[in-house]
Amino acid sequence: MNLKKNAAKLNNFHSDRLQTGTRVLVMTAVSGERDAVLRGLDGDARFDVMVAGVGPVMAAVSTAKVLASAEYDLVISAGIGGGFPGKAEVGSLVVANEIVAADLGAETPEGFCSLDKLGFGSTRIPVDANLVKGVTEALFAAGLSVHTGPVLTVSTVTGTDESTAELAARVPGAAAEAMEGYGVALAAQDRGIPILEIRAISNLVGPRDRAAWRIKEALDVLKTASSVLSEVLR
Ligand SMILES: O=C(O)c1cccc(C(=O)CC[C@H]2O[C@@H](n3cnc4c(=O)[nH]cnc43)[C@H](O)[C@@H]2O)c1
Repeated sequence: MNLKKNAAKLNNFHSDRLQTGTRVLVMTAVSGERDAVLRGLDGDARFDVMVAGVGPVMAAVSTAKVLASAEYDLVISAGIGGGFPGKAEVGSLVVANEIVAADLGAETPEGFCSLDKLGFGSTRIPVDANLVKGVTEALFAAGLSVHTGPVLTVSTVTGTDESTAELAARVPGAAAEAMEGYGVALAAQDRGIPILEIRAISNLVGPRDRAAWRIKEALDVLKTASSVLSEVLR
């Protein structure tokens, strides 16, 4: 299989199989996330799992560096993330159908103006719909609570109700936020490689309460999701 050529076939992940030699790159932000993914993959040699660092810039630089030295058929940005209230609960998973640099733009007296509106490029990277559908169905079949929707990439973790509401209005349907997806996706897009972003929800987006983050639970969900990915991409 070639994900680039045969994305439509991924609609039926359970019967399709990747061709021998397919390589998948998983970019995480920190070692705890990498280790959770590795536990789930259980030695699946088709996957390389890397620590990119925190934030979109580190993610883009790290991903671009890896992609310059090896060939991959799919790149996945994976880790924990914040769920938008009413869209993704703590302990659930979000599969991005769009990866959005939600704070890339300019503040104006009339409000936020995105890079797109400024005419400097695109803040939105689409994800192949068949890939999203196939992966989401497999995760659901494995008993996980899974949602799809835009996943926002932010440079500053949202910490107030006001900012949460503003982001939700800026990107209708926003399901989760994290800090790396857009950087990873931009590097993959630059090389024409399909991208996925998967976030295990450790906290709700809103007033900052780091003590309430359920990191261990989210990492356990990330591990389970990774074992499903290993199965589904077999
Ligand atoms: O302390 C630990 O053991 C630990 C283990 C794994 C991950 C962490 C992190 O702090 C990772 C930072 C990472 O988390 C993403 N994230 C999570 N929630 C949010 C959020 O509400 N808004 C934005 N980003 C979030 C983010 O991608 C960071 O890279 C700690």
